[in-house]
Amino acid sequence: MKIVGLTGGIGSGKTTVAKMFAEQGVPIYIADERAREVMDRSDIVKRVSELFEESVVVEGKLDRKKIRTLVFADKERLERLNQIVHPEVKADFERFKQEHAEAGFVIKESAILFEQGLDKECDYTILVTAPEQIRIDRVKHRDNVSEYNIRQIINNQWNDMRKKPLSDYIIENIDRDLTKKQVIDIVNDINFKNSLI
Ligand SMILES: CC(C)(COP(=O)(O)OP(=O)(O)OC[C@H]1O[C@@H](n2cnc3c(N)ncnc32)[C@H](O)[C@@H]1O)[C@@H](O)C(=O)NCCC(=O)NCCS
Ligand SMILES: Nc1ncnc2c1ncn2[C@@H]1O[C@H](COP(=O)(O)OP(=O)(O)OP(=O)(O)O)[C@@H](O)[C@H]1O
Repeated sequence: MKIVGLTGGIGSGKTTVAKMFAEQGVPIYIADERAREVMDRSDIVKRVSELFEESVVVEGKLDRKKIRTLVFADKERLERLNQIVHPEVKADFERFKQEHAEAGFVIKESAILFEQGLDKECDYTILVTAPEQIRIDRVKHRDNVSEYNIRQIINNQWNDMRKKPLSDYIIENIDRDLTKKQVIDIVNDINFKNSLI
């Protein structure tokens, strides 16, 4: 089974694109969503809450909006949060791989695939792109957060210029129909490469 990493900056449309792969029958692993589940566990709630002087727990759950404003303004704190969450997500992905051992390939979607060196564990990588202002407008609309907050997150991610040379495929996600066509081409290309092995 091949592992295909799918990444892109905030609001590029990674999750939207991953779901298009799922429509083509490809198993998808969405790291953000799995990280959310991991962070609901009481042992993780406790460890994460210890990173902050102020309370970040509401009714036994982590207050994600509050943590979001705290960590993206403080690289050291973000790194410590990453150190708690990422090993758990890694273990969770190992289980996912075992569940889908029969698949020709699976998609692993992560916002920070290259930043965390996870591309080294992938057979191919796909980068999803869109102009920055479009990405910001999408996220403002989706999450109801300020442009300032979104720009803080962008500052904690690599820019596309750095990611493009490392990517095997690049999907420009502006028009949904054109994006879907690119997804189908990539599925065919990877299946073809797999058939040669
Ligand atoms: C800070 C948190 C609580 C904010 O949660 P919230 O539900 O508000 O937002 P969400 O998880 O959708 O993240 C918002 C955007 O930030 C970006 N982002 C998330 N984590 C990171 C990170 N560690 N580094 C850089 N960008 C990140 C993504 O583009 C994401 O879309 C959450 O992002 C988090 O716990 N991040 C650290 C763990 C992590 O790396 N998760 C993602 C991959 S495993
Ligand atoms: N081609 C498109 N046209 C219009 N809206 C889009 C398009 N692609 C995605 N969107 C919308 O933009 C928003 C962001 O998309 P999505 O959540 O897939 O991005 P993402 O890269 O996974 O974001 P994040 O890094 O925050 O997880 C969503 O509300 C989605 O419905």
